[in-house]
Amino acid sequence: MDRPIVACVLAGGTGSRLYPASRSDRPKQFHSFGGERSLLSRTMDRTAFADERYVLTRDSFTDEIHDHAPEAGVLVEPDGKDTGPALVYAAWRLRDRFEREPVLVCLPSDHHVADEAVFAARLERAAEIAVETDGLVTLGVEPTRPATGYGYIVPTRSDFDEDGYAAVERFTEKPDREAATRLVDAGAYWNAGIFAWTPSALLQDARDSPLAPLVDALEDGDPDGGFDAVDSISVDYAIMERSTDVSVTPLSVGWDDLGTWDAVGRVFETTRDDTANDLVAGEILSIDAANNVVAAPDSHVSVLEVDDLIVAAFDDRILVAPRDASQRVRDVVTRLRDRDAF
Ligand SMILES: Nc1nc2c(ncn2[C@@H]2O[C@H](COP(=O)(O)OP(=O)(O)O[C@H]3O[C@H](CO)[C@@H](O)[C@H](O)[C@@H]3O)[C@@H](O)[C@H]2O)c(=O)[nH]1
Repeated sequence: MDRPIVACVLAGGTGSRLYPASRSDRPKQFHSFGGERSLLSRTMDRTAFADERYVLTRDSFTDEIHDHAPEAGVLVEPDGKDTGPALVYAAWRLRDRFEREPVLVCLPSDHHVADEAVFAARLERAAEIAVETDGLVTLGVEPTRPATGYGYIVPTRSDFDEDGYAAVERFTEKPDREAATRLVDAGAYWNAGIFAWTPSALLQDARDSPLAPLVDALEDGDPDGGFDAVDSISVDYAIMERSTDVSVTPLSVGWDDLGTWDAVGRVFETTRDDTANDLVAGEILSIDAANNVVAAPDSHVSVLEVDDLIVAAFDDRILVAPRDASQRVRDVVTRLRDRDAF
C-alpha cells in the first residue's frame, strides 16, 4: 500500500472486570495470564507489520508501557475518558505525521488470538479496505453465544467472498440478552473492537457525534480543553453506532476478549484439569467441583462441591462470584473506588 500503516494499541483502561488481578496501578494488560509475556507485549508482537506503532494510554501507565512495549511510541491522552476521546486524539496526533496521510489500525491490548499470522494479514487487509472505502472498518467475529459484553454488527450482505468486506447496516453496542439473541439469529457478527480508518475519516464522523467539541478544540490546538468538554464514552457508542460509513471484514482466528474471568476460563480451557481451572499457577485441590475459574498464583486453593465459580486471589485481595456474574465484577470495583480501595 502506498500509505504508512500505523498501529494504535489501546492500553489506557483499568480492566476492572478482572479485579483483583487488575488494580488501579496494575491493570490486566500488564499481566500474562498463562503466557510468558504480558497481554500488551503479545499485542505488540501481532502488529510488527506496521510502519510505526504507538500505545495509547493515560499518564500514570507510561513507565510500565515502556517496559512492556519498548518498540512503540507512547501517546498520552490528557485524561482517561474511554476509547472515544482516546481514538479521536490519536487520529488528530497522527494525521499530519507523514507526507501522505497514514491509515491507522486500532486494537485493544487484552485479546487472545490463536492464529497470529492470519490475524496480521486480516489487519493489513482492513487497512487497505479503510483506504478503498474512505470509511471506518471493523473486524467481525462469528458469534458463538448471545454475549452481552460485545458490540454487534449487522452487515448488508452475508457473503464476504469477492472483496472480503461488506457495508454495515447497523451497529449495536452491548445489547441486553434478548436483543443479543435476536441479533445472533439475524446473522450479526461480534465487533472485535479492532478498527481501521484514516484519521480524516474518523475525525469527520466524530464531528457528527458527542465528541464534536473535542474535535473543535483539537483543531484549535487545545487538547486539554477538548477533553474537559466531553464526557467519558467509548468509540462504539460515540461513533460506530452513529456512522453511516462502516464496513466489516471477517476475523476467523480463534479470537477472544480476555475481558472477564469467564473469558479467561474459556480461553485457557486447554490448560485446565477435569474439575478446576489451574490457569494462573497456584495450587488447586478440587473435589467434586467443576467448571470453576481459579486464579490464585500465590495461594493453595481447595474447592469442594461447587460449580461454575470464580475464585481469584491476588496479593491480599480475594474475589468469589458465580461465573455468570463476570460482567458485574465491575460493580465491585465501583464500590471499592468509592472507598478509595481499588
Ligand atoms: N487509551 C485508552 N485506552 C482505553 C481507555 N478505556 C479503555 N481502553 C482500552 O480499550 C480497550 C477496550 O476497552 P474495553 O473497556 O475493554 O472495551 P469492551 O467493554 O471490551 O468493549 C469493546 O471491545 C469488545 C470486544 O472486545 C467489542 O465487542 C465492543 O464493541 C467494544 O469495542 C482495552 O484494551 C482498554 O485497555 C481509555 O480511556 N484510554
